[in-house]
This record gives sequence, structure tokens and C-alpha cells, in this order.
Amino acid sequence: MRAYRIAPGGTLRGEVRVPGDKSISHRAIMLGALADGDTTVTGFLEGADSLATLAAFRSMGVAIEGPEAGRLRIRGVGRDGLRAPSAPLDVGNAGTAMRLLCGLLAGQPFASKLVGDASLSRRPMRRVTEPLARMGADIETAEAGTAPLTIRPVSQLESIDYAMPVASAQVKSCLLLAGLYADGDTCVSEPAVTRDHTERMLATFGCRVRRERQRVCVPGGARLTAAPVEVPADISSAAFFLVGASIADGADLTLPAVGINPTRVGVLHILKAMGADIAVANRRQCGAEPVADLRVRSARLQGIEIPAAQVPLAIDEFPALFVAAACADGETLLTGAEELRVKESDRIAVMAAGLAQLGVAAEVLRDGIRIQGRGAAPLGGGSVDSHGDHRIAMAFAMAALRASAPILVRDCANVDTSFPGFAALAVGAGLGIDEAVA
Ligand SMILES: O=C(O)C1=C[C@@H](OP(=O)(O)O)[C@@H](O)[C@H](O)C1
Ligand SMILES: C=C(OP(=O)(O)O)C(=O)O
Repeated sequence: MRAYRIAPGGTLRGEVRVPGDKSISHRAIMLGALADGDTTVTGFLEGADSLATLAAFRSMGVAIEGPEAGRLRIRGVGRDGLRAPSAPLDVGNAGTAMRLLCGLLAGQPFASKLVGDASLSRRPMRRVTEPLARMGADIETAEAGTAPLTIRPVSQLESIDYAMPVASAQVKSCLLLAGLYADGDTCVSEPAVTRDHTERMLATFGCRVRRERQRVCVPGGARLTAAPVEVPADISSAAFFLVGASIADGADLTLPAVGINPTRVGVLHILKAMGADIAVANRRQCGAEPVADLRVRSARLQGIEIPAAQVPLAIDEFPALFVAAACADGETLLTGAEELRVKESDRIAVMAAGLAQLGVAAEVLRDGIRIQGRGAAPLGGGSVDSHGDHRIAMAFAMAALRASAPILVRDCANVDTSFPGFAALAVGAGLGIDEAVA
């Protein structure tokens, strides 16, 4: 099993170019495949999750050239041009791929089956299959409401006006994609703002998306027109470096061209509220998405109560933010984040267990966590288990910057799902990671 052995202390300096945004990379493949015409993608994330989406579309007859240094050319087959895959579509560890594809496949005139790895096969899928069933879709889950998902063709999907019970961009996007195949306007309302990459990209591809506050509608039967997609650097990957440079002594790191879509910047708001020194410079547009260069320097962090509205805007960044909280003065309290329990791992339980290994007191709550920051005192060293969760592995790798002894992080292979090359980039910036087998 792949592991990281990280030397304690050190700092992060220089410039780090993190790879392309995972959410946007998945969507670029999906919309590019369904569009009329050829879509060129730059900055595509060559991680296992987005490559699984790419492979799924190839097996449905879509010709895709690349990826070659993040460049792709997708030969769009048009809204009705996908072909029946000859085998189940295996999306590995990728929740985004499974949930978005489920909506898109529900509207196809052929049967299909979606399967994933052990972690994905434990994650809840009824959140998408129930509203899709209301649209008339025919989808069978395993008994627990989990994958595999067997999708059978129906003559016509009906449009829906759906108020999501959970704030989930995956559920929203799933229904919008199904809505392209429905008989009228499909509308989705969200209880809190979630990432809006699907809406932005649909609009770029010429779909008349109607957006009001926390509600979005797509017209049934819309056709998409190919458009170039520039994928910004992933703020969720940048988050590990934002935290690492904040907690390390003498750090000064620049992260160029990071996506700063307002629906993704919870990590910046939360770190700044904790006292982080992050400068956002050179704001500009990268296609449909805003980007900026982020410069982060060491800072003395303070524990905070995390505002509820920031939770969905930082949902993937909490493993890293918990490490920041562990190094802060005083207590940090997170509530309203029960969604963390159904990610690649139960991120509340797994982070609390790892923090305990490093001597950090953390109380697990039903929907969050209370962390007692160690302030100026170092974290301990020791062995932590990532439970195959990429974000847990990278968060604990950064914790070593403030540890008094080496940290061993076990089960790190899935870092490749979202951040291939993480260890090498981190080493280049100053982190003492050794990839080991443990
Ligand atoms: O739509 C997306 O690309 C994502 C949405 C979020 O999931 P939820 O919709 O389950 O919150 C996030 O955790 C995931 O990493 C990516
Ligand atoms: C939750 C995540 O991804 P997904 O749901 O696509 O597996 C993540 O990347 O943190």
C-alpha cells in the first residue's frame, strides 16, 4: 500500500502550479461529448477521477484526442449521439462522475450500468435516483441505495421542479443534465449556494440556463454548441498549500491561476477569518470562471466558529482546514457539515482519529467537529490512516510542517484521483515527503 513518510518541520516557499479543477474537468468531458462540434479543453485534470469520466465517454463512442499536457479535443456527438456502452461504466472513486452520469444516462435510449470502487459503492445514490424517478427515469440501485446503478431507457423524461433537501452540486448537476432530455423546463432549488460550474458551462455551450438566487432552470430538448474550455487550477488542491504555508514557519508561497469562483472560495474566507495571510492578486477571467494568483505567508492562526453559510462553499477543504484548526490558538467549531460523513471516507471520524494520533484533542459531533488547537505547541508525530481518502492523505502530509516527529500517512494511492504529482510538487516547495510502501 502506498504511504507518505514526511519529515517534521520545514517550510513552503516559491511557486506551486496545482493541477486543473476536478469538478470543471468532469463537466468539460460531459458537455463537450454532448455538444455539436469539437471542444478543445486546456488545463484538464489528468487525475483518475476525471480520466474515468473520459473513459466512460470513449466507451459510449465519443472520440477524444489527448490528454496531452492537459489538452484535449473532444469530437462532440451531439445531444442524441451517444452509443450504448458494451460493458458497465466503471468510474472508480469518483462520486461526481457517478452522480452526474446517472442523470445524463437516464435520458438515453439505451441501457447502462454504473459501477465504482469499494468507497464509492458505499456512498448514497438515492439523492439522485429518487428525483430522477420522479422524472420518470428507470434506475435500480443496490438494496442500500448505493451503486451499482442499473439504468434502463424510458420513452421520455418529464421535467421537474425540485427543491433539494441537501445542498449538493452533484444532485443539482445530475438533474440539470437529465433536464436536457425532459419535456419542459427542469428547475432545481438549493437550500444553500453550491458550486455552479455546470450552470456556467451550460451557458457557455449556448444552453439558455435561467438563474435566480439558489434556483436554476434548463429548457428540455436544448442542444449544446461546442465551445473551448479553459480549466483553472483547482482551489481544492491549492487548499493543502494554503494551509501548509499558513502553519509553517517562514513560508511564502505563490499559487498561480487558481479558480476563485465565488461558490468555491469558502476556504479563503475561513482561513482569513482565522488570521491567515493570503493575498489575492491579478484577478482575471479564465473562460467562464474567475481566477487569481494566491500568495500565502505564515501566520498565527486563531480558532473560530465556522459560519454555516461557508460550509458548502468549502465542503472539500475541511480535511485541510481541520489541520489549520489543530495548529491554531483556541477552539474551532464546525457544525452543519454532516455531508462530510458521506464523502470518500467519513471525513469527520477519520480526521478526528488521525488528529488524535498527533496529540490533538477533537470532539466528534453528529454534524461536525470541535478541535482544540495546539497554538504554539507542536503537533506530535505518528502514523495516521487516510482510509483511502485523497484529501485526508494530503491534509495530514501538510500537518508534518508543524509536527515534532515524522508522520506516516497510510493508504495514499487515491491522491492520484484529484492531485497526481502532489508529492513531487510538495517536495519542490519544501515539504519532506518520501513515498514509501507501508
Ligand atoms: O459537483 C461537484 O463537482 C462536486 C460537488 C461536491 O459534492 P456534493 O454535491 O455531494 O456536495 C464535492 O464534494 C465534490 O468533490 C465535487
Ligand atoms: C468528494 C469528493 O469528490 P467526489 O464526490 O467526486 O468523489 C472530493 O473530491 O473531495
